Amino acid sequence: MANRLSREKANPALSSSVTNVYKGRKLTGEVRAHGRSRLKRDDGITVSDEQLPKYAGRPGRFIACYARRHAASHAMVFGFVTIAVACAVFSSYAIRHLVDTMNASQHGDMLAVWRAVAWLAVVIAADNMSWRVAGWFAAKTFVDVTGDVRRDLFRYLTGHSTSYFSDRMPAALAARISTAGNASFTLESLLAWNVLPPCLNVLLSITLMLTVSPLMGGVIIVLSAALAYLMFRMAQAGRELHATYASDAAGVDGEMQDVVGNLPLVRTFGMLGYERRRLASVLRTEMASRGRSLRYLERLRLVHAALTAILTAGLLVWVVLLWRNGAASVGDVVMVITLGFMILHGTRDLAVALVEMIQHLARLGETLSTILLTHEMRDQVDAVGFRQEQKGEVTFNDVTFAYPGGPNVLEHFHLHVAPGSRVGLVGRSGSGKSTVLALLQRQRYVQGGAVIIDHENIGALTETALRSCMSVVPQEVSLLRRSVGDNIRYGKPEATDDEVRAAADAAGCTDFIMALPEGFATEVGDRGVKLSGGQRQRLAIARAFLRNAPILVLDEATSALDSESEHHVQMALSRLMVGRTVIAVAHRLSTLKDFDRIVVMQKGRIVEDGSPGELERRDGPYREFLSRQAMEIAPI
Ligand SMILES: Nc1ncnc2c1ncn2[C@@H]1O[C@H](COP(=O)(O)OP(=O)(O)OP(=O)(O)O)[C@@H](O)[C@H]1O
Repeated sequence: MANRLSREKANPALSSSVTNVYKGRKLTGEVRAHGRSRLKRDDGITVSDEQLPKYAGRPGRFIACYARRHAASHAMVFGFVTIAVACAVFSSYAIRHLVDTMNASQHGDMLAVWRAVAWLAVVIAADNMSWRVAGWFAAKTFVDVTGDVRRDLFRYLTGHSTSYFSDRMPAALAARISTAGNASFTLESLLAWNVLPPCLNVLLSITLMLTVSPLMGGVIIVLSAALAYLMFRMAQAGRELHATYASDAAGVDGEMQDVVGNLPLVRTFGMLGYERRRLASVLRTEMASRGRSLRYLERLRLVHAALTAILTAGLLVWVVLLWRNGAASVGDVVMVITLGFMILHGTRDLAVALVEMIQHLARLGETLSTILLTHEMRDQVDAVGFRQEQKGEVTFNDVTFAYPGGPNVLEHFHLHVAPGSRVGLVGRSGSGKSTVLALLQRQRYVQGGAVIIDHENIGALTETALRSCMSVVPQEVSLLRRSVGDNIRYGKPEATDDEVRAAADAAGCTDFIMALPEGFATEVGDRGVKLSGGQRQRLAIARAFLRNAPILVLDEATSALDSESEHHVQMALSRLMVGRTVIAVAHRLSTLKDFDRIVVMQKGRIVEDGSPGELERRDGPYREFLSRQAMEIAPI
């Protein structure tokens, strides 16, 4: 409680006297303009994180699962497509009826002829209108599915651990989510407009054909089934080619994003020409695999076209022979010719659409296999929040940890940090300081022992509880490409404008923010490029003021700054540290001089532990570090 009170005292963003801080000054509304997030509290989960991994590499089942969530509207789309196709097929029946009626009446019974005309007109109208109704429903239904897919994949992707992202290109992963959304839309559209209609066409056409000649119908059924099987097997055999193309295409996206994201570096080293040549080579590989994939499809279409042409020619000869023998009317001949073409076109369209679907399924499959890997870190099923008031007590109890495939970085590591105390971690590069901070933030799990915060093992805490108890000010501050106000508010989304302004004041940001073209509403640019390192650092401190967490983690917070910026940031940090437990890694030892304790690490072990004064007097590694740094900064 005492801690909280002192934190609040030191943190104007929290005190109820914000109005006094501003002495009644009327706020400009700049903060409000880009204001508080009024996002709906709608997580909109369609498929849970537990269910999603089982769809890795199973794109067909994945899409089917999402389509089922909109079963009624999908039924409307496919129902009206079915009606439209049925009408199209029956129009050939109606044409036969009209031809035969005209033949029979020979200008006598015009009423029967007009009735046949009316039937044909109604069937054609129903055909056209049904397509439009299906299109209307699809415009909402298929788009809804893309929304569900992208929202779930984004949620799942962002649940991966830090190490998942460090092994991959984050921007390319985001692009893959868009690819998945587009693929789901294309697949559903292909199914509705390019696969279902020819399937129905062929089936209904064969059914009508059976009415003319059961034998002819039977033969066509057998031949169509054989053709479909052949096409399917050929399409299956080309899957590898399409999958290679999908992975090469994703690789091109990744390469381009990597270079564009690092353009300043590329320019600094004069490597633009090299990168362009490198991309050209990656593109050549992708184009070659795309060419192989498409040529395979063309071969498949060629086989299909040849076979269906032979089949249709045989059909025509057969029905003409039937007519010559008096077994078929002129109308029958017309109908069989129409249906024959429908079957020909139907199976050809089907083959093309199926092959296209296979390509898109391959792209979606590639994305799902990448994103839907099982989360390495996830809340335990019985994860809890803090059961007591958070004071900020931190204990590393007998912790052992190694990076995958590496030796132990920490072995039986013990560290107790009392609530409200300030501890600085120092040591040579590679001694394990950053690893201690990573374990405290649960970026990785310990292999032995436990990290305990306020009597709770952090492994058993919910992500929300863990994040709410600490603020982190790193060396490289991350800012979103949003306004200054929005970036500060990230520490507490529900913060009022007054709280945001007060936090900015406390962090010493207000002067430079007000000098920006649009004050708090100024957009900070990609990752905050429009601000200096020191300004970004102070925004991070303002964010931490708003968060008001009992534990403050400083990871080389001032290392990259010049001495003037460091002075401003140090002042802001001093205010932020009041009443909090602080664990800081710092190379510049002067930044730790007011700390309660310094812990010196060597090869994952604590080799010295005491107040800065004590360690300075003791002949040990800390004094050695101090004298080395004193020499480094001594005037020549
Ligand atoms: N992601 C990683 N994968 C594998 N090994 C790692 C990883 N990060 C750190 N290590 C190894 O763990 C050991 C401790 O590294 P750590 O970054 O914790 O040291 P540090 O004291 O913070 O160093 P520095 O002061 O240079 O940041 C080193 O041997 C390092 O090579």
